Amino acid sequence: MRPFLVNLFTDPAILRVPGFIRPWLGKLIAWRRTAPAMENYAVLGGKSPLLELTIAQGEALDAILAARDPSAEYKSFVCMRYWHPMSDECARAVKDWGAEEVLLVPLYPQFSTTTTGSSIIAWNEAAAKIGLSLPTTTLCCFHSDEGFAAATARLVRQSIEDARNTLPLGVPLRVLFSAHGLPESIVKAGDPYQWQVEQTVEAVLRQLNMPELDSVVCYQSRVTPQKWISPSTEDEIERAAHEKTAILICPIAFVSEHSETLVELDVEYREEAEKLGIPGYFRVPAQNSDLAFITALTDLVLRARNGGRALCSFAGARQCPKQHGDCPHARARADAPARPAGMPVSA
Ligand SMILES: C=CC1=C(C)c2cc3[nH]c(cc4nc(cc5[nH]c(cc1n2)c(C)c5CCC(=O)O)C(CCC(=O)O)=C4C)c(C)c3C=C
Ligand SMILES: [Fe+2]
Ligand SMILES: [Fe+2]
Repeated sequence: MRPFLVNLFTDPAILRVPGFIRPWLGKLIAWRRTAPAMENYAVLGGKSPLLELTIAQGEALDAILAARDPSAEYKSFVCMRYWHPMSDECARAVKDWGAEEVLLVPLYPQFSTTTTGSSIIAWNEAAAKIGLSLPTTTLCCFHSDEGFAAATARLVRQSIEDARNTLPLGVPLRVLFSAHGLPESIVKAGDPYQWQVEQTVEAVLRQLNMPELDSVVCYQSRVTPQKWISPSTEDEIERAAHEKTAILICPIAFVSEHSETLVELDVEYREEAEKLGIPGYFRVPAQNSDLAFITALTDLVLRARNGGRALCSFAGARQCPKQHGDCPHARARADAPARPAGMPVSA
């Protein structure tokens, strides 16, 4: 656990302090985080299911790609950011396989400098180190992709039906779209993540087409003592409990089950909600290898190979928006209505 956390907290994209302090401070924070993190993973039997679920997503993607485009040979390689298989192992496997072209597909729907941006930097460094120099396209994000939004909306709709069938008549239900949080300073420095999360929620709500639905966007998993973006999922749970409203939590920034859904949402927040007397607590499952989600991912991959209209070729710098001159996401951002006063500016 500790080497994983050291890798995480010594990443300059995560710990934004001068370079000479980072190794020391990163190790100190990792040291302090080890015990609570171990407790979380203990609930899952001592390990995260994330790698297995990601491998399964890659295999499902390969199967649909093979059926949809027999003119090319596709193979997914899984790459994790802070534990094995990491970029260097993955780049070597890609080279050994004899790939002629690379498409980097983040499994973070929304771009953040702390996640996708950091992963692209790690990939570029690893590929350069082993002399892997292939035509490479990068999918920066798919926050508003209609296929992704439709697949997510289908899961939300099913969970709403299940919740309504369980709840006594007359108990109101609110959907909490819960995204991973981020320190506010990172968003203020230009990280487009929060804006993209809001875009995802709007796209999912459009697909749901339930104008009467009560919903809110909130942010979970605060890790450091700085000010993180708000409202927090915990505060929204408390508000719902006081308003005698049942909640359905939809993880909106993860596409796989892992500790932050299976432990934080399913155990910790649930316990807190029940203590506060919430009339109902439900959760939308993550996409994992859901067929509609993998089909949406397949469409994104094929569009990338056939001209890349839905993609941007993000080169790997920290400030995503400044790199996206001709990116449809950047254009959508420019067209977005002004944010309400007082809201942090994300892009
Ligand atoms: C300052 C610290 C962190 C930031 C910022 C952060 C952003 C961020 N993370 C995810 C998704 C995941 N994070 C996961 C694990 C994890 N993340 C942090 C810290 C920050 N994340 C820590 C310390 C850990 C380790 C677990 C823990 O100590 O609680 C994981 C993997 C979980 C698993 O089951 O293995 C994911 C996935 C996003 C989407 C994000 C910001 C956009
Ligand atoms: Fe994280
Ligand atoms: Fe983009």
